Order: sequence, then structure tokens, then C-alpha cells
Amino acid sequence: MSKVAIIGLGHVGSTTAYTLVSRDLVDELVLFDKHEKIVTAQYKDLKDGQVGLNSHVEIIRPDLSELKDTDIIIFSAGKIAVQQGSGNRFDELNYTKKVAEEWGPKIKESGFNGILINITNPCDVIARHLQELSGLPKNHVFGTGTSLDTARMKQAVSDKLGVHANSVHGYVFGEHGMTQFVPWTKVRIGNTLMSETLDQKEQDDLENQAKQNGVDIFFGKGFTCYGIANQAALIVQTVLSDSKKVMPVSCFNKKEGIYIGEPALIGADGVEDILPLDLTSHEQEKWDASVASIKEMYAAI
Ligand SMILES: NC(=O)c1ccc[n+]([C@@H]2O[C@H](COP(=O)([O-])OP(=O)(O)OC[C@H]3O[C@@H](n4cnc5c(N)ncnc54)[C@H](O)[C@@H]3O)[C@@H](O)[C@H]2O)c1
Repeated sequence: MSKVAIIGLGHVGSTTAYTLVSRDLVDELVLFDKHEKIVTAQYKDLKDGQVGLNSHVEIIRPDLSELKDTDIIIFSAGKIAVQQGSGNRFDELNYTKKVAEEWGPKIKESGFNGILINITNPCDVIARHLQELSGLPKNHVFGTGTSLDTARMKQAVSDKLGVHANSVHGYVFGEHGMTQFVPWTKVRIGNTLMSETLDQKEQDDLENQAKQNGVDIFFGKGFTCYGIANQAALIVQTVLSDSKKVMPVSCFNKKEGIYIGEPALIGADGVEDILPLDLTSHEQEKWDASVASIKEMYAAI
């Protein structure tokens, strides 16, 4: 039996819930939100959304005692409207730090001892805050980090070169935010390194295009949901199946003392290993800038 709880049932939480249900990835799904009306609406809609499917996911109403034997919590509580004017993820911190401060102790008291996956922005900072507040082991708490940014980078390369995004191998590193970067010396299609195929301008254009696609989605509809829900569902599947996939999540980097996006081995024990960064000196400078940015944001808590 697999049991997942989602805290925060807005655009992201509800789309993630439906992705888990429609892909039949879990047996039980517990729903939490600040607003009872939203919980009831999502509870009923998710039940309707499975009629006719051959699978069945038990949808469960909010009850903290349910967390004791829950395998994974997805944290997606926030207030996207705060970002409406700017699109800057940092702007949500004042709101989301309080939500983390409400839920961290509740999660601790519930006896939850599974894996906590944070989506809420600013993702790297809230992941760290939740780990500290919940008292869970560091490898059992991580953020979706640059997994969505990596998907957008792969899609941008795919659109330019006419190769399926799944055949683009590589990751976006760093903050899920302004200072994220693509180490192009590691991105490849087959055995061809993109740093040897694309000139500097093409690399920069693709990196900007990937970011712009995120901006277009956000300002076009006021939120983003399918891309992040897909990544969250892939991570859930990886943890539940203990499949040891390497994914660019926001995990605890011992050297820097912060949570930051980098390729990590994900399994039933959460972040089971972190891969060497292996960056060029130019990429290292970008990494250092991203580390500094996350530290600065965390200092604002
Ligand atoms: N990491 C990523 O790649 C990524 C991508 C997209 C969105 N996000 C972030 O995910 C979060 C959710 O985005 P959204 O578009 O669903 O926002 P939203 O405003 O639509 O939904 C947030 C939900 O959280 C609930 N909530 C607020 N405070 C709560 C509390 N104290 N306890 C329980 N529930 C609470 C709200 O009632 C609402 O239903 C935001 O922080 C957003 O920035 C992250």
C-alpha cells in the first residue's frame, strides 16, 4: 500500500493530485488545505475524475493522524497571487515561511517518518526551513528544485533541434530561481555534447528561451501547473518504486550548508547520494553566485 499526502490544493497541489490519480501511482491520497471548501471541492472532483478508470485511488479527507503511516508528503501550500505583479518567486517568502512554520511542527507531532517533497517557493529556502522545522533527516526532505527548469531546458533544446526532449540528457543546476544555470558541457544528445555543437550565443539563447517559456506560462495564465505536477509525480514514482533515478532536486549540500538544485540519486530512502558537480571554472562561478543568492534569501527568514 502506498500513501501520499498533499498539503496545499491550489493549482499545483490539485494538478499533482490528479496526475497521481490518473497515472494510478498511489493507493491512498490524503488532502490538506487551509480552506475546507477547497478540500471538499478537490475531494469530490478527484473522485469524479476516476469514474470509468480501471484503477482506484482512495481519496482521504484531512486528518493529521493519517500522516503517521504516510509514505510521502508533497508540500505545495502557498499563495501564487503574491507573485502576480513580479513573477519573482522570492516575493512569496513572507507568506510561505509562515505556512512552513505552521506545518513543520504539525508534521513532526504527527509522527510522520516518510519523505517530504517541497514544491512551495522559494523552493530551496522552504525545503531547508521545512527540514529544520519538521526534524526529519536531511535526506528525507528535498525540493523539486531545478527539475521543472531541467524539463524546460530539454523542451527548448528539443524544439530547436527536433529531437525528443527525453533524448536530451543533462540538468539545470542551482537555485529554482533567477540564478539557475545550464552547464552546457554536460548536456548531450546521444554522445554529442551540446557545448561542442552549439556556439555560446546558441547556448545562451536556449537557456533564455527555456526561462522565457516559464515566464510566458506564468503571465499567460497566472500560474503554472502541468510541468511541475509531472515532475512531482515522477519523483513520487521514483521514491515509491525505489528506482534510484538521478534527478535534479533541491537537496542538502553539506559543503555549502544549504539546499540547492543538483543531480541526486533518488530512492526509497530519499536522497541516497549526490553526484559530483564536476563543473568548469566558468560554471563554478555561476554555481557560487547561486549559492550566494540562496544564502541571502535564507537570511531573510
Ligand atoms: N517548485 C516549482 O517548480 C514550482 C512551480 C510552480 C509553483 N510553485 C509554487 O507552488 C506553490 C503553490 O502554487 P499554486 O499555483 O498552487 O498556488 P495557489 O495559490 O493556487 O494555491 C496554494 C494553496 O495553498 C493553500 N494554503 C495556503 N496557506 C495554507 C496553509 N497555511 N495550510 C494549508 N494550505 C494552505 C491555499 O488555500 C491554496 O489552495 C507556490 O508557492 C508556487 O510558487 C513551485
